Amino acid sequence: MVLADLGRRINNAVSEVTRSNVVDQNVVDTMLKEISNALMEADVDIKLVIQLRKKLKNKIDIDNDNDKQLGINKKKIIQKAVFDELCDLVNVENVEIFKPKKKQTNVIMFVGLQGSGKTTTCTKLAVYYQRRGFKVGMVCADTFRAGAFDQLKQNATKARIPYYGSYTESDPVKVAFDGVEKFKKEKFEIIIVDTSGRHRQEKELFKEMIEIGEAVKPNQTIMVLDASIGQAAESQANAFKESSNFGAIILTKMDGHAKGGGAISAVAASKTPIIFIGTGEHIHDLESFTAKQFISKLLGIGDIQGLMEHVKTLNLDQSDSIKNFQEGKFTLKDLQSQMNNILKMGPLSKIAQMLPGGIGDMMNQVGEEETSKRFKRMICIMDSMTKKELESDGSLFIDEPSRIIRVARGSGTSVTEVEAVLLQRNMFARMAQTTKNMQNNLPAGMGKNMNPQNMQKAMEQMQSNPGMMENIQKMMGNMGGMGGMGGMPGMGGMPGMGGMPSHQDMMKMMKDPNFQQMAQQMRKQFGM
Ligand SMILES: Nc1nc2c(ncn2[C@@H]2O[C@H](COP(=O)(O)OP(=O)(O)OP(=O)(O)O)[C@@H](O)[C@H]2O)c(=O)[nH]1
Repeated sequence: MVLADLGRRINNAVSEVTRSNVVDQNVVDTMLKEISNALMEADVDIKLVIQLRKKLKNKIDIDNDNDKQLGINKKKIIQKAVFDELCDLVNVENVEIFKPKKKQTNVIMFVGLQGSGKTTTCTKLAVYYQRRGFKVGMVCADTFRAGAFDQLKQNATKARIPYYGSYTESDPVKVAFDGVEKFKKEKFEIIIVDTSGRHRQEKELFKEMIEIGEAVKPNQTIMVLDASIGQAAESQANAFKESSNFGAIILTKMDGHAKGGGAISAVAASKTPIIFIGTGEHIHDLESFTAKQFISKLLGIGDIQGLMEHVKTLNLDQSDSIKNFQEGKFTLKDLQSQMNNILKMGPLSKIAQMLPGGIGDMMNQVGEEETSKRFKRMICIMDSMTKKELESDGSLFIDEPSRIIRVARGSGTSVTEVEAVLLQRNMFARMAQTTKNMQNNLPAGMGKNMNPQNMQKAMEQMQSNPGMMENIQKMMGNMGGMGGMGGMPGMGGMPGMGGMPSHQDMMKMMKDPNFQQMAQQMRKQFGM
């Protein structure tokens, strides 16, 4: 994604400042110039870039000689100023965003240009709400495009979302009304109405869109915009606003080569909040959009809030594993349930993108499909073990090696693969032991009391300390082939990602001066 380059460039520009011994006007000007160039190349509107540069310059006042001595403070102020201004760039203030309520009907109507990704996004949003416990149905009010109903039907069936549409009725207003009424009677909580794509010039279709709106009385109207239309997004948004008065925007195809900066800034200027972005063709490729989260991710600080939100919706099976892990134990069954959790989480590269420290980039080097295939084989191996074996530490196999051959045969794999599973468990167990030993030295939220809430708090505190994040990034860089996410059972645990952190890796990490510096900062941050 082009925006990843933007994030990298802005990060580098800010890092140059933090690396400089003295922060003077020259250093700041160079940074501002590089940030402005990067934004313009990502297609952000030039007026907005000039404005941002002016505001940053005012915030970062270098005149005071004393300030030059306060290097660390100054650097923090600069980092925060850049972060805040970037957030402002994509933020729309004072607009209340609709939140559907449970146990009542919420009608959401979709509008947008042809081919912008409406139908795909309707399904993504339906899945999003279904995972959050809503009863969701979809209505196809596109009687204009041949095959539109079939497409919605296909998407809905795949996602197991009830749908409504008609092959015979040609009046979209009637279909929309009937569909919404039907779902209302059946006590559906969210009814998503997909309308046909239209073009700015097509007055008739705009009239029809208004009529559909009057018939179904949506609680929220969402406009779907293709990110690749760049700065034209604003005029498109304005044209639709006159007829449908939509209250929110979903920007699609942010995964492509589109310079999303254009659409984002144009939309922000139209004072309508972007609520989600589409990041792929898969039904789970929908990410909620808030300025802070988006900029954090853009700058590689990670999106812990997004990750936590995602994890919360998955009903991961983790209670026993966490307890065991904290006690320094790790059975084969724990390994199996963690692997199942990972597969439930969706595309691994997406998850990795939400983690700080450039882990996403590292993970992208590992083949997604290959990893998932490998996990499934490992799960299959463990399915072929007896209950006693599963709940053990694997040492039973040393006493009875013929069982390895039996398990391999039973799971249709090889002896080497079964041995690899046992080895993987050993590595996890070693990490569990290390974690247990380290626990007393970790801040609340990351040690004994580790739970999603505490962990989120700890991560947020870490995020607000750019120096610490930078050390984590450096450290991850130094770790190279560590495979990054190894052993985080609370979040799914990520064994086998191109090599788990071995004991040597862990030792190497502990000795890394960046790690030591980070640990010191953490102790300070958490008052330990
Ligand atoms: N890469 C990528 N492709 C997307 C995304 N959202 C939608 N698409 C693709 O865009 C194409 C058009 O999507 P549709 O959902 O059919 O678009 P539509 O707006 O309903 O089209 P009309 O019914 O003609 O108005 C499809 O090939 C989708 O798979 C996204 O976020 N990323």
